[in-house]
Amino acid sequence: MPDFLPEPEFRHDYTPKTGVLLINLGTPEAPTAKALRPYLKEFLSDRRVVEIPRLLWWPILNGVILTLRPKKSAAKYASVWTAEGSPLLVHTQRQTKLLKGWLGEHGLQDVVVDFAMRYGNPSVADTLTRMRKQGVERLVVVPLYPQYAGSSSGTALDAVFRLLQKMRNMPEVRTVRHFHDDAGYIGALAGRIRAHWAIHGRAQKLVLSFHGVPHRTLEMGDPYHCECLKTGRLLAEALELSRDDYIVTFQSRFGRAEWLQPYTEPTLEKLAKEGVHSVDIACPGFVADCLETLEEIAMEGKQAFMAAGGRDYRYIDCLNESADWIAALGRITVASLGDWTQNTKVKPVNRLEIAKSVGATQ
Ligand SMILES: C=CC1=C(C)c2cc3[nH]c(cc4nc(cc5[nH]c(cc1n2)c(C)c5CCC(=O)O)C(CCC(=O)O)=C4C)c(C)c3C=C
Ligand SMILES: [Fe+2]
Ligand SMILES: [Fe+2]
Repeated sequence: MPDFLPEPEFRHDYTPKTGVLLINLGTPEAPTAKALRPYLKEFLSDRRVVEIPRLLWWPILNGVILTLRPKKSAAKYASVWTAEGSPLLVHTQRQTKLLKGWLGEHGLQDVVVDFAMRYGNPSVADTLTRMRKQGVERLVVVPLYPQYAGSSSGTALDAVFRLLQKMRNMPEVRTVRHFHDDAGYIGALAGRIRAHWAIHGRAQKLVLSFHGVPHRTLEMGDPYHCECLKTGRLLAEALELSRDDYIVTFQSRFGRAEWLQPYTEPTLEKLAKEGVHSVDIACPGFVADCLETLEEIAMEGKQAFMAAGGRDYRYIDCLNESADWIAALGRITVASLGDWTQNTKVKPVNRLEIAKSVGATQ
């Protein structure tokens, strides 16, 4: 077998293109245990996600987790699944289309925009191969995670680099590491929350719930915790909140090890018990609604808060297709495109022709 992938047919007469590749986490093909199993297997076999020695982890994953979790998780997915499919996939498809439109409106109609999922489909390999066939030779990769974590953005970039290692003719690549403090992103979040307040009024407390990661990763140098807190602070400043008006929490704990604290659900229960009767809750770390926001926060979180004596629990949608967010994503992308925006239409120099015309030998 050759060491490298076959290259698209080389032509002298085409204009190399610039591409933008959005990457999100991925989702099962269907809300069934059968579809959950391969998705969870791929996800939880990723060494960036579970940092336990393989010899210990393999029997736990294949023996316990992949026997019990697919059924349990499938029921949760079924509760949020839409006629068009998984919310995460649907929102990511729409965001891709809207970003393409936004770039087109800003003079960048030649830029190829596509998306991939880190786990499941469409895979990074499939999308990137298609983009190369379309002539993409300069690539901006945007993991759709505002805060960098090795277990989200890091592994998304791994998937791109893994494919590049197999390419004979590598494209030029730029990556967006994070955008947790980007003014457009913070402004879009603040606008979302203000619009919610304008309709529903303001609750006693604003809870900002981020996906958790193992606490150990913070000690080992992952910047995620710090970036979540900074997003929270900047958002609070934009909303002119005092320190008591909001709280940052962490959700989706997986396994028994300690994860980043305070945990979302116990915090909601504590707040209710302390007499906080109403909360607004948003998930700024997710740019698209998904299982973790729609089921864990909007449904399970509400149940926990109400059962502990809370009265009014209001979930605020993720940025999804909001115009301010698409504009922010557009600007983040353009910043990374940099000087590539200036010559997307310029024909490549045909080195072979030049060499012949000056009589150089090959
Ligand atoms: C926002 C960034 C995310 C980080 C960081 C992250 C870390 C992380 N996740 C798990 C385990 C699971 N996460 C699951 C779902 C899920 N996770 C994210 C995002 C981050 N994860 C999203 C957007 C989703 C939803 C996907 C969807 O289809 O809607 C799941 C699967 C569902 C389930 O069975 O609970 C698992 C498992 C770990 C272990 C981890 C960091 C170490
Ligand atoms: Fe996760
Ligand atoms: Fe969850």
